Amino acid sequence: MAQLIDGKAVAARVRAEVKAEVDRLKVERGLVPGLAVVRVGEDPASKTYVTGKKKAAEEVGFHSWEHHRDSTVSQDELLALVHRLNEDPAVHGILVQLPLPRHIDADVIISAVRPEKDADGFHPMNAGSLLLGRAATRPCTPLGVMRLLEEIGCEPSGKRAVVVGRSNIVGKPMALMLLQRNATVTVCHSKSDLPSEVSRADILVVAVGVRELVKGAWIKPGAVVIDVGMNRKEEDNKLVGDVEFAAASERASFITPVPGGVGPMTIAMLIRNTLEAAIRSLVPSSY
Ligand SMILES: Nc1nc(=O)c2c([nH]1)NC[C@@H]1CN(c3ccc(C(=O)N[C@@H](CCC(=O)O)C(=O)O)cc3)C=[N+]21
Repeated sequence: MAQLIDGKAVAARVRAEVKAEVDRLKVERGLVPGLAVVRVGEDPASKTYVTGKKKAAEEVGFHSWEHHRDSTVSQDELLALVHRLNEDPAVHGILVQLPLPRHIDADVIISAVRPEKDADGFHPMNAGSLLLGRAATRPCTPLGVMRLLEEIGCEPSGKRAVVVGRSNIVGKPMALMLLQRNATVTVCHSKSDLPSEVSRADILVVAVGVRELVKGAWIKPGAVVIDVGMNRKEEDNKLVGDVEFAAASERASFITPVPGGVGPMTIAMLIRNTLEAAIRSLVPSSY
């Protein structure tokens, strides 16, 4: 039976590390990190996530602000808000909660966030820096996955890593981070022969958003399985991942549960990214 990877516990530890640094920054530099979250419309899931992010920010001693706009807000109004947050010295991290309404071009909004304040690591400058192997703010979810691998003593170097999903926010940056750590990386998508690719994975990361897409029988015995999927079951409103959890647990060496795996790590890494942005703001030339 696979060992469970307790993302909730690791995330709590990451937040505690951040809190200790925040306390020190306050005393030594008089600096309080600030996170501004922008939310548009009334998507209930977004509301829950944003509440979780604000709660985590406050718990570690950040200033945090939620800027909520009606779903009818214009792109220009949203841009003006982002520009104002860019200029606000108390704001070190900016997060624009996705998805945005259809009449707003998310790429334009994300590109408007100053790269130094891009807490999500979604700005093209940060994405490009990651690609080039330079210092960058990296996307929170894959960053959280790398931390979970570290926690279980899983060294990617020389291993076959298979990433299922090629989104800009999880799959692609995940593949780049594993590559940076010298894994042999395969990226799968809807045209891939999934059973055969998955069966070769020593490290498997699945981020598609299709309930139980990856069957337990495909998993290589001893593999480390990271399930980024979060699918709400209509029957009972419970969360399930992209991996057939029970069957995969019989073959994997380690596996993340859903919930309680990657999700809490995403928020913890957002908090980390904001702390790092605040520290960088003390040395303007450091970015
Ligand atoms: N600009 C932007 N940045 C994001 O990081 C971002 C976003 N937009 N839009 C939506 C997604 C989703 N996301 C989650 C974060 C934490 C949990 C999380 O903590 N999940 C808990 C369970 C939550 C529950 O029970 O509903 C868990 O997996 O244990 C889930 C989802 C961040 N996102």
